[in-house]
Amino acid sequence: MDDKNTIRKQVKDTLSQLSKPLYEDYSYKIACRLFEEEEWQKADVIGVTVSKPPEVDTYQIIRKAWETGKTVVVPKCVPKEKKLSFRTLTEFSQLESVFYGLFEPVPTLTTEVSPEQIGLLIVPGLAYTKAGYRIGFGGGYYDRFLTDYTGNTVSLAFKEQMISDFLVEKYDLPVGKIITPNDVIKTV
Ligand SMILES: Nc1nc2c(c(=O)[nH]1)N(C=O)[C@@H](CNc1ccc(C(=O)N[C@@H](CCC(=O)O)C(=O)O)cc1)CN2
Ligand SMILES: Nc1ncnc2c1ncn2[C@@H]1O[C@H](COP(=O)(O)OP(=O)(O)OP(=O)(O)O)[C@@H](O)[C@H]1O
Repeated sequence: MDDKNTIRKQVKDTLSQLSKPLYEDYSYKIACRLFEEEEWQKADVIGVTVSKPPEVDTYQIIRKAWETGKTVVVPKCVPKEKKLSFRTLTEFSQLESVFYGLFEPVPTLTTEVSPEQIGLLIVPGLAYTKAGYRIGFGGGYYDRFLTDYTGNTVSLAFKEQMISDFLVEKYDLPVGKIITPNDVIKTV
């Protein structure tokens, strides 16, 4: 079994070869599947990251949430404590680039919401197993956040991000569903 860093590198290499048309095709199919899920339809508040390629595109998911009257909240990292603070996003101009080319909400333009208000959390990651365990970018931000988050969780993945196994550590927590272009994988 490979360790997390080896898997991170392999998946990044594979994803870097995905062409723009396929990236768009797969992202659209994943989004359409997500919108069919009950967890999406019944959630009033959606927690989601702002995607950076080659992550599955979330801009179209944010737009759809707005169009259907949902509240969108996006995370701001608190690096000192490795914590996430979710803040409401009502327009893309409320984002700023903070580090690694990731976009975060501008604090003065957005308001914080508490985790209990988030009905559906879309959890980012680089690689996933069928059991719902994930490997992220190594910050441990979501692993920490998920320890006391009790709402629904899903992750979005290209099939190239599905891996057979990795050494699950004590802090790793599974997501409830993984949505790929062709399937919805229930993990529980
Ligand atoms: N689009 C997107 N936004 C996101 C995430 C994501 O996965 N995707 N995150 C998902 O969590 C958070 C940011 N994730 C981060 C992950 C790693 C590091 C970081 O500092 N990495 C160091 C090593 C960290 C360590 O091991 O201590 C590095 O790469 O040098 C920072 C933020 C919130 N926003
Ligand atoms: N709940 C937690 N409490 C304390 N430390 C944690 C917790 N979760 C993860 N960590 C630590 O954070 C570091 C990064 O964890 P890991 O490699 O699993 O991150 P990741 O899953 O890739 O990142 P993310 O959760 O941000 O997507 C590890 O050193 C891990 O031990």
